[in-house]
Amino acid sequence: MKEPLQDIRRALLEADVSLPVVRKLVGSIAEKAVGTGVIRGVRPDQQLVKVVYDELISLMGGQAAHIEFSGTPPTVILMAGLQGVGKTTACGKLALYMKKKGKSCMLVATDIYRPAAIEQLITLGKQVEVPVFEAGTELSPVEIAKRGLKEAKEKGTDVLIVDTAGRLQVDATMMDELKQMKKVLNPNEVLLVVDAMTGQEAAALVSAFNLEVGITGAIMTKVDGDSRGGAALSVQEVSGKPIKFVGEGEGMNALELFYPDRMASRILGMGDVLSFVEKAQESMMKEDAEDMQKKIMEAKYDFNDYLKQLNALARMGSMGGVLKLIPGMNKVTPQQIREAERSLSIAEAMINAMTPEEREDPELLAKSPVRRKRVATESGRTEAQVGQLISQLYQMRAQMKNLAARMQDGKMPGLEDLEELSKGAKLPPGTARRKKGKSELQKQLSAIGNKQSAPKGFGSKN
Ligand SMILES: Nc1nc2c(ncn2[C@@H]2O[C@H](COP(=O)(O)OP(=O)(O)OP(=O)(O)O)[C@@H](O)[C@H]2O)c(=O)[nH]1
Repeated sequence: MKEPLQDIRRALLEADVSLPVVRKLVGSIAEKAVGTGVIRGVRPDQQLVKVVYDELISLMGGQAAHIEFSGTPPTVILMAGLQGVGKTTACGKLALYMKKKGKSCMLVATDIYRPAAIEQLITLGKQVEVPVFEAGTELSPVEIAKRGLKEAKEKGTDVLIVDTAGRLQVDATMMDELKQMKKVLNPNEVLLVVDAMTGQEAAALVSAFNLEVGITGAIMTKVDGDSRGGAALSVQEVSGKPIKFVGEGEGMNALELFYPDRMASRILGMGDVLSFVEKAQESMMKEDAEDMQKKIMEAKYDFNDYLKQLNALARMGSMGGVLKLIPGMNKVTPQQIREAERSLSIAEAMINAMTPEEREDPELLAKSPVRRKRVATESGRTEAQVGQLISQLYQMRAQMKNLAARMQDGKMPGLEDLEELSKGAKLPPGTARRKKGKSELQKQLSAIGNKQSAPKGFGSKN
């Protein structure tokens, strides 16, 4: 586990997760990973990534956290954060979000130090068609907030969102102001707006706001940028409060609930491996795998197994999805993927047209042109294609024997073998089966098999 744990450590640090959090995480992961049952069809190091992923999700609160609405309106949301993090934008986005939820909403502009900020909120309010309460720059922010609340109560507004002044850095005046506002507003939510690009400094920032003012959650903005989002872990870690929303762009629609699983996969930057492991978990039933292993050993692989395998692939997503999940396969062209998908469905149609006996005993078809013709007619394919499918099955049986021999030598078949086998379904209509040289797809698949030791296929012991 040493090497994969190093990779994970690196991924976390690159994602700007703070060092103490990384240390803690890697320690607890090492503990958890030992004794975790190994899933068939998945490499242990890939499975380790999944353990980390699950741990990250639980560190970020597990589930999406929602806004706490007040029993008696208005629900008051006080927004806090440094200058330029996207606080005012987030106010507009949140107002639109509430509107879409069927809640009436009002915004309050209290940034008396920057008239431009008040103007910005008024513009955003117009854009999302939500009224903005403002009182110029003469009154104190606390007084404006008080009046805004009064007006919201009078109008029976459901949600009141109070924008506040930011500073370039954490400073005492800003904190005092926020504390006073909190006192007069008694808000249901105090949401700290954090820029995802803040990186490791997020920990200190969140900690300061939480200690001074007390927050109920955070909104992480600019996750559409380059940052890998490690700051998200710090928020929960230092404050124990969840991120409730993420901002994913400048537009008013670009606000989403925060889903810890999405962020975890972003932080790890190993999304492909993760989805592969998850899909393999779902679709590669243990029994199926054991059954298949037995068949491989006995070289009794028949059309039923073939179909089962096709279905397993289908359950793992479309062929395109599966291919893309294999590290390094991103270069496969959409046309190649479409071809592979079509070939799979052609083979499936032919197998479905076979009788149960024919599926179990391919000899019956091999010997009888009448049977082959019937299968061709029923599946809407040519006799030549049925013939090709049958010889593919025999080829696969031969490969199975090789595999069995390799397994007895202690070598486990890999996903590349699964792919190689699934190519039994690769029957471009009317074309000769034996092409000179390998197709691009085949070349890529075997290149990956050699270079990257792709995930183990079913039938492997580990
Ligand atoms: N790409 C991207 N840009 C964002 C996002 N949220 C805000 N911005 C941009 O970030 C800049 C600053 O946003 P503001 O909302 O003005 O920041 P603020 O925190 O209110 O700043 P002050 O009013 O100065 O306190 C603006 O140009 C926004 O368009 C986001 O989620 N993604």
